[in-house]
Amino acid sequence: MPTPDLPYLNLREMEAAAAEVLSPAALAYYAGGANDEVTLRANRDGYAALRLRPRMLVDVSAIDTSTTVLGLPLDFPVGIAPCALHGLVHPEAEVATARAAAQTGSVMALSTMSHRTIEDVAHAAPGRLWFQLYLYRDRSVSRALIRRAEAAGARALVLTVDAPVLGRREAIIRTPVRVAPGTVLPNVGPRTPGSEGLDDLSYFDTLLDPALSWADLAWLRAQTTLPIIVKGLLTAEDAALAVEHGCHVWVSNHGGRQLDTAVTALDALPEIAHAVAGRAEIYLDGGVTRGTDVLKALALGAAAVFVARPALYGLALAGEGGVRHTLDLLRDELRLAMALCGKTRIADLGPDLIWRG
Ligand SMILES: Cc1cc2nc3c(=O)[nH]c(=O)nc-3n(C[C@H](O)[C@H](O)[C@H](O)COP(=O)(O)O)c2cc1C
Ligand SMILES: CCCCCCC(=O)C(=O)O
Repeated sequence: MPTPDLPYLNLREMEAAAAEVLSPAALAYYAGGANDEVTLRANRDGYAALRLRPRMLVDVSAIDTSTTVLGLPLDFPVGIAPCALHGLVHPEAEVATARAAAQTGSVMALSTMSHRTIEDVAHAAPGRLWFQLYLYRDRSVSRALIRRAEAAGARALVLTVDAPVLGRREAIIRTPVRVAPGTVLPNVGPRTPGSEGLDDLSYFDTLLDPALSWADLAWLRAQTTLPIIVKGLLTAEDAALAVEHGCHVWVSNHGGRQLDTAVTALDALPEIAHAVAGRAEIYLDGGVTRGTDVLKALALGAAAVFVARPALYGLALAGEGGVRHTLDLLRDELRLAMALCGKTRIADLGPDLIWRG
């Protein structure tokens, strides 16, 4: 059950409440998308536009939302997507988020751009951590991060490929995001925030490698035996290449923060599922705020979905308990949606659930 002392009935209410407590810069950074935010809106609207075909007269007295991702048992198929800078809104930052993921039987993908160390976060969510990589121009820095993630017990690496350069996020051009002076971002290296005359995101941008290509994926594959998930794919062609490189696929448009007017993950999913054809696992994110959204993504071929902003809003409102509330709401809504669709197990969710018009 959702945390009783939090009054929010759904993720939209949490978003509205978080907007009241976030600083203008944190709100611009978290909530904003790229350019005209067409993709940001479409991510959410796409779920509402897709209609369900429920089956009746099925015994739904017992619903099982459990599943596995990369062999890891999950209580329900929702994880936390990598998000930079949890410390903008809560002193425990990624550690609080990780605890909530562990307590709900979920999984968390920790961003390279975190406030807390890989080791601290792994300790908070034993066995339930993936590590997201932005590849640095200086590969020795990335190699060291991979070794630390392995040693800390991360179960997979998530390579983000849709941000070779930073998207044009006009909200943060107006209200730049800055980490507090003196803050050490453990995976970014020592610096004095603002000393380069850049806002913090533009500074991150200078560290990352815009020349990233499929050859680098082969390099990464050779660096580790951990499963690699390529995050930010939107086409069958790229998904097939990822699988050929021995990787899993994360369908995402980066929450509408990179290429505006890019296709939504939900719309891209069918062609990607067709191309992958069961050879790898597929995950998805972007705009998920309801149990029915989770159900639709799974019906179209995702093994699990991930949420970013909803987790950050929970963190901003009530720390660890707030993130738990976000995840509990999604789990309970998914269970209800499954019952009303006449489906009792995750394995039963398939394309027959989606109305084609
Ligand atoms: C504030 C914020 C920070 C993010 N930081 C990262 C990051 O460090 N690495 C990454 O791969 N994706 C990052 N993302 C993208 C998310 O992982 C995810 O793809 C997207 O936000 C999902 O959409 P949702 O916010 O609608 O759930 C970030 C998103 C937000 C909102
Ligand atoms: C591409 C430069 C850094 C981005 C850091 C965090 C992120 O992914 C985001 O969406 O914000």
